Amino acid sequence: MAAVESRTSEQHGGGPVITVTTTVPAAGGTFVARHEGRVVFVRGSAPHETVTARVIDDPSGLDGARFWRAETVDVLEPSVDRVPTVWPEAGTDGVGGADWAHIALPAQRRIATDVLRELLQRAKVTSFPLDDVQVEPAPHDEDGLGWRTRVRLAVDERGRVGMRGWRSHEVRPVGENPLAAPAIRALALTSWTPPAGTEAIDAVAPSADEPAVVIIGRDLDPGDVSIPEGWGAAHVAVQNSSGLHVVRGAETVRERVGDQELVVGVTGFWQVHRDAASLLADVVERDLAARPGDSVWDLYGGVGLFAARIGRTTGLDGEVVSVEGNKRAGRLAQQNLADVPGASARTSDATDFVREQRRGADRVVLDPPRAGAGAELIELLAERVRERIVYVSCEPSTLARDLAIAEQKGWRIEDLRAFDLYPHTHHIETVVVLERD
Ligand SMILES: C[S@@+](CC[C@H](N)C(=O)[O-])C[C@H]1O[C@@H](n2cnc3c(N)ncnc32)[C@H](O)[C@@H]1O
Repeated sequence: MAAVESRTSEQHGGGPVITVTTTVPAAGGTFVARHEGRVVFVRGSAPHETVTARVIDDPSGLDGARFWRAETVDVLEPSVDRVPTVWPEAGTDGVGGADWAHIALPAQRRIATDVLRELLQRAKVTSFPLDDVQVEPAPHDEDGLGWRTRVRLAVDERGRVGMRGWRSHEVRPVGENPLAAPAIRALALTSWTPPAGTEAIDAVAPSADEPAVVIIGRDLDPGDVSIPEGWGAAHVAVQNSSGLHVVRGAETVRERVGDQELVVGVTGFWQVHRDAASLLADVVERDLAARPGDSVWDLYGGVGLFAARIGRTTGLDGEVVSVEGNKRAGRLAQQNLADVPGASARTSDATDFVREQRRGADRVVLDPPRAGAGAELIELLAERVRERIVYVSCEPSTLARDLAIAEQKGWRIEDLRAFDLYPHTHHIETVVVLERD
């Protein structure tokens, strides 16, 4: 038996333990195996290895189920891609989003490439050669460590700080997260004792100023927080049932992207990998290829990352509208775009906004959450965009679905690049350029 540390969450204790041999990867970071004629999706495994795995589905429904889901318990014959995990304390289920930490980094990218190709093929996306699909590392990312600029920690009822197990309420002591940015690790949050009533802690390592810590708990009193010396000049806030309360510093941090600086909320969305914002802004700027005078929509715009960059090209004669559903992010987008010629920010649902815009736009960038854009928005864009659509996606399955719809509506894929912006996890980021066929 291979000496691989394994742990099964208490939550999943009920299912049978089976011995299976995995084959190819499946969406969601699992690997396909067969047991007594049934497909089993095995988490915590790797391609072509024999493992014992605990079935995690409701035991009462197993007989009639088409497939089972299972979690690796022990590795009997390891995959050639298996390496000692970069985060042993996280266990085999990759607590806190490190579900591929036991797979060699180049193999992670090869496997993610296979999954992306498979998803595009299954969705019947035909306008881009699958052989040209390749997941690339982020520039300068040698080991896939220290990249995470946003980390959420869980706190149990006894005040111990850790991370939640996968699909579990159990809080595990995990040590400092090796994927987290050095500024987050330096806060040593997993050995800190938070005030009573803390439910979670968010840590943020912005590129341009001090880190931030947000202490979350419905009934927390901001007056109860004493800030450890080791946190230096970190921003500190409390999020309780009445909202966000600054204890020290500010409720926003500054992020540097190339030669621009943007203001981002300590609790709002920002690209997680330390290099993602710059990389994606560069790729989107080039791929969108906007010209002076163009009208551009930046849908799901967050605090205006892409609009801030594109506005420099389109200039005063052009128009860039950043459209964001979250009010707080929409307000920050307004602030970030105040000095960008021709740029403005709207707080609106992306689909509602496009439905109202009968004049259309020359070019559009969209960067939806994992659920993707969906049929209605893609169909509206297919009608109303004159030149180019750049689709930035963090979820390949919904991207493939949306690309197939765009192809049916007369658009084709001009370029597709995929980036490993979440090393040691199965997640990837994809940027697709669409043009009229
Ligand atoms: C993946 S983030 C991208 C943000 C931005 N492009 C960036 O890179 O910083 C998705 C954003 O879409 C926003 N969002 C989610 N659903 C939305 C909707 N239906 N309409 C508009 N924005 C939405 C979220 O609040 C979030 O800011």
